[in-house]
Amino acid sequence: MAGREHLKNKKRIVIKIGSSSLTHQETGKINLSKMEKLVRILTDLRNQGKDVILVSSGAIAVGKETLGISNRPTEKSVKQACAAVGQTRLMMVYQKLFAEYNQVPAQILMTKYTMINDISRENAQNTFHELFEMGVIPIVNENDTVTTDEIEFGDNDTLSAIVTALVNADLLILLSDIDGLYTDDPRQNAEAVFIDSVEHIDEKFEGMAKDSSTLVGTGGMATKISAAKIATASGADMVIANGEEVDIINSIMAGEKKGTFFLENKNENFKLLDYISTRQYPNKV
Ligand SMILES: Nc1ncnc2c1ncn2[C@@H]1O[C@H](COP(=O)(O)OP(=O)(O)O)[C@@H](O)[C@H]1O
Ligand SMILES: N[C@@H](CCC(=O)OP(=O)(O)O)C(=O)O
Repeated sequence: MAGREHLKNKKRIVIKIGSSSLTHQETGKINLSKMEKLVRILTDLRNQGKDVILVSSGAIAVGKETLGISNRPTEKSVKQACAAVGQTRLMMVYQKLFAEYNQVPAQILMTKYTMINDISRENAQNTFHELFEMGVIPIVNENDTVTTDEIEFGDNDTLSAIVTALVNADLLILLSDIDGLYTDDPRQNAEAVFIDSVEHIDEKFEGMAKDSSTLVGTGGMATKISAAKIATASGADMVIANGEEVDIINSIMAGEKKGTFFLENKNENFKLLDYISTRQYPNKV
């Protein structure tokens, strides 16, 4: 398989950071120094002339901690209330950190409706393109407070891949709390072996990817593989890497062998709607 030298030339990059990477494992509180480094690296990519989108999870995790809720909430209304509190807190921190580098961020909250509805999807796409022209870094999350079981993406891995396809990005980086894809969940199976790169996603790889076994993560590796299918079919390369040290973004962009690399596999007939489950809305499509 081809090396990763070509990653140096990527022009439009979507970077997703998970809740587990944005919060301290022991306390659940925001990891400020990590966010600070992340913001500096994203601004520097922008300074190199690249278009950058950050898909940031963490609203529920940060809101839960702010409200003093110690267990992982299961009730939807509690999760949505946590998201409402956490999203604004997250954005306050991002805003402050980006301001230090004179970089303007923007917030884009999306739901499946945004994607299913032709006008909303086009509006979102136009907004992204306008923001790129303006040199702004959009920060995306699911609009958790208005989603329902039927219309939620539920995980930001899928959302980030959909955004990658929507804006024709050429690289998606998923930062997680693990080095990449293993043959099994290494937290459950000590024999699991690291996979360096994937040229073609098939059932073998899908079978390896299990759910999350951490307290704050959603979706685990399973949703990251679904994301890889969407991103690579849309024509983007994808890397799953450990967000413990966010400098890893620079290493990936320099073409170094970090994380698991998924080679783009452009489907000339790619249609975004084919990748968004609309089964719950027989009247809407
Ligand atoms: N095959 C696998 N390889 C690596 N990690 C796996 C695998 N299957 C399940 N996982 C789990 O997925 C987790 C990462 O997903 P998740 O907890 O949702 O994090 P994030 O918040 O970064 O999205 C890992 O910590 C690991 O426990
Ligand atoms: N939209 C939710 C995050 C959902 C999600 O995918 O979480 P994660 O597995 O931490 O990336 C939030 O902001 O809390």
